[in-house]
Amino acid sequence: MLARDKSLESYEACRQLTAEYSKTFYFASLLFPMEKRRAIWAIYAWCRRTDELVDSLDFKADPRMLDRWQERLDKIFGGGGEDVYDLALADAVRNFPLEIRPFLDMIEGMRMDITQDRYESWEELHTYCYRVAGTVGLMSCAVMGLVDDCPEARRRAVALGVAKQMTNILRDVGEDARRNRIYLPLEDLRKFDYSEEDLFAYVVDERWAALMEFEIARAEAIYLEAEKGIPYLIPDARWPVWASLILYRRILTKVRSNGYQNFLQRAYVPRAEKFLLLPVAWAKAQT
Ligand SMILES: CC(C)=CCC/C(C)=C/CC/C(C)=C/CC/C(C)=C/[C@@H]1[C@@H](COP(=O)(O)OP(=O)(O)O)[C@]1(C)CC/C=C(\C)CC/C=C(\C)CCC=C(C)C
Ligand SMILES: Nc1ncnc2c1ncn2[C@@H]1O[C@H](COP(=O)(O)OP(=O)(O)OP(=O)(O)O)[C@@H](O)[C@H]1O
Ligand SMILES: [Mn+2]
Repeated sequence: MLARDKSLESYEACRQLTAEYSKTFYFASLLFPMEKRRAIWAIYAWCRRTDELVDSLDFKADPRMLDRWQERLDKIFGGGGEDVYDLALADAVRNFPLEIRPFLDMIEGMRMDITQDRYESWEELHTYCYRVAGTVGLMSCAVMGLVDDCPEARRRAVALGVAKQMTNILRDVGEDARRNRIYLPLEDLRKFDYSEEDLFAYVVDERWAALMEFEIARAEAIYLEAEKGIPYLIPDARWPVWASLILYRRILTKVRSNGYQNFLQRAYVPRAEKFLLLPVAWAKAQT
């Protein structure tokens, strides 16, 4: 155990980082009991910083940064760390059965982001989604706790991450295009006779609408797979996970109601609507 003061200070830094970067996750984290809540902030801080490592450097990203980050991760799992965020995660690793594999896989996902700006198939995109987001599902399970830690529960936890990442991709097509990135599988673009040039010209027409509906349906189906995993979670985790699922899935509805104008407009769920959805999540968690 870390000296108590040091540990509190480390978790406080993670709490602040989570609150600053993500309203939805911060909000959902508050529905957990304190020990789990703090571990989630520590994981969030590590994931966010991993993501920033490639996002901020963009094309000029140096893969050696990730090698260095990976060595640092080994230190964390060895009980140490280089700053307060590392130390908080090291403490969470001591308190919960976190495995290093998902963390390594996420770093691998960030490596993909450096080397790749197009995805040919859904299979390829799925690998990316597992690495950058499905892994968060596995990390979360270790903290939240499963009543039955079976392969099906883990598969469904991964599914929730993948569905959220797909949602993120559909919300951020414009932002990604401006960084010369297309996450939508090129095989799907062809299926709807929509070209890369169309995408860079922000063409919103019936082909784009059909492509969006196809991907929204794919994400919705994965959310349904994920829902069936929630009963495997220890009861106190069900409400927050339902809440995060419902709130994030709602973004898909917004993409649609914005008339698929996701190139220059960011689909989001207004705060009041988030609150209204909380009791819905609570009710779901009771059944
Ligand atoms: C309360 C709760 C659900 C906690 C998990 C919070 C946590 C540790 C999140 C880490 C998120 C993160 C920073 C990941 C780095 C890569 C990344 C950016 C992934 C995307 C997240 C969306 O973030 P955001 O909208 O803020 O993105 P912008 O930067 O604003 O564009 C992702 C879409 C992935 C998120 C994936 C999850 C939270 C996994 C969910 C799965 C579970 C909680 C498992 C539940 C268990 C069962 C059995 C169903
Ligand atoms: N302090 C910050 N510095 C840089 N980027 C930030 C900061 N805070 C938030 N962002 C980014 O600004 C964008 C705007 O936030 P967004 O609309 O996604 O809301 P959010 O707080 O992330 O809520 P949600 O969790 O629902 O996505 C996000 O991409 C987020 O990562
Ligand atoms: Mn966000």
